Amino acid sequence: PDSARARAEALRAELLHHNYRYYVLDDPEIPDDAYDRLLRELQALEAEYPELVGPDSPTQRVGAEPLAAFAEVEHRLPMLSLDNAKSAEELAAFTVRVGRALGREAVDFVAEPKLDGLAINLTYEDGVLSRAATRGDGRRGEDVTAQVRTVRSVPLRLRGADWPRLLEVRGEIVLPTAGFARLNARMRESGQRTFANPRNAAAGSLRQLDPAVTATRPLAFVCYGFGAVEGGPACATQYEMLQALRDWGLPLSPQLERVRGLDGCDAYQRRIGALREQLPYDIDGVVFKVDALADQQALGFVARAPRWAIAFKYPAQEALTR
Ligand SMILES: Cc1c[n+]2nc(N)[nH]c2nc1OC(C)C
Repeated sequence: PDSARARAEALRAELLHHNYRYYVLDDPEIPDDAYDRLLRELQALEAEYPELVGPDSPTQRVGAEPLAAFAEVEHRLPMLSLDNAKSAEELAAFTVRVGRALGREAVDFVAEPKLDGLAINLTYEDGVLSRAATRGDGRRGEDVTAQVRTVRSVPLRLRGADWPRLLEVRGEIVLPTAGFARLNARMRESGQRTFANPRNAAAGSLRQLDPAVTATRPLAFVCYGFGAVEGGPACATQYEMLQALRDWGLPLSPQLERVRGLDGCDAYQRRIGALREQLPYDIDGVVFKVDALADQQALGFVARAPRWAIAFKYPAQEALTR
């Protein structure tokens, strides 16, 4: 029945838009009960015409039956790790090393907070989320697609139209501090072991074989980069690529900035260091990446850590403040 198909497609597009407004922009256009009414209408249509159900249907966020174990999958491009700088001097040495290798004075960097969560790799094929995997050893990780589909800030389908036919998105799954406190209270009430910190809670919530359990955890996703890309617009810089990811509906860090040279990096790490306690989730540092993609290629990486990026780490937070 074409009218049912058309209505289902219209509902899917509308629900995808409102999900984006609420969970990615934190700026809903309609009240929750209006969203629920649309979702229930789609659920009824899909129940009557099961052939209308697609992988990008918002009714399928908590869909899969629990598997007996996690499958292992290979990332199309390895997920690199990050070298650390633990002092202003080491950060200076990084920017000097990069400037010297590129034969340039002031190099532009993309700067953003380093979230203390679980790194994951999302694969979008023809704009639809087809797979999600943990970082694992960088080459192979665990298939957590069913679990990641329950995270509302991960779009099941990309927005806009000029996205690549194949796109790997890398980012961090976190459990925001407020949600972490609520979760531990719930665990205590039900006599279960509490989590030591939000990072363990995020990992424990994702590596749940039953996606229905993951769906009860208030996880969030913030993306920070990309892996394999086939097709789509040509980007010359990391910043342009991140803006494209934002246009396609992926959540980026609100503190994402472009900074210039050592002074720019140092001012940024001080600013975020002063903000750290106010951020809605734990961070363990800030990350600086050379902005020009050609420069990233020229610098390459050593072992698995790029020469073109550094994580500036803060001292561990007082464990007792939690
Ligand atoms: C491992 C990693 C972790 N993080 N976290 C952020 N924010 N960016 C970022 N980039 C990473 O790696 C790229 C430099 C490849």
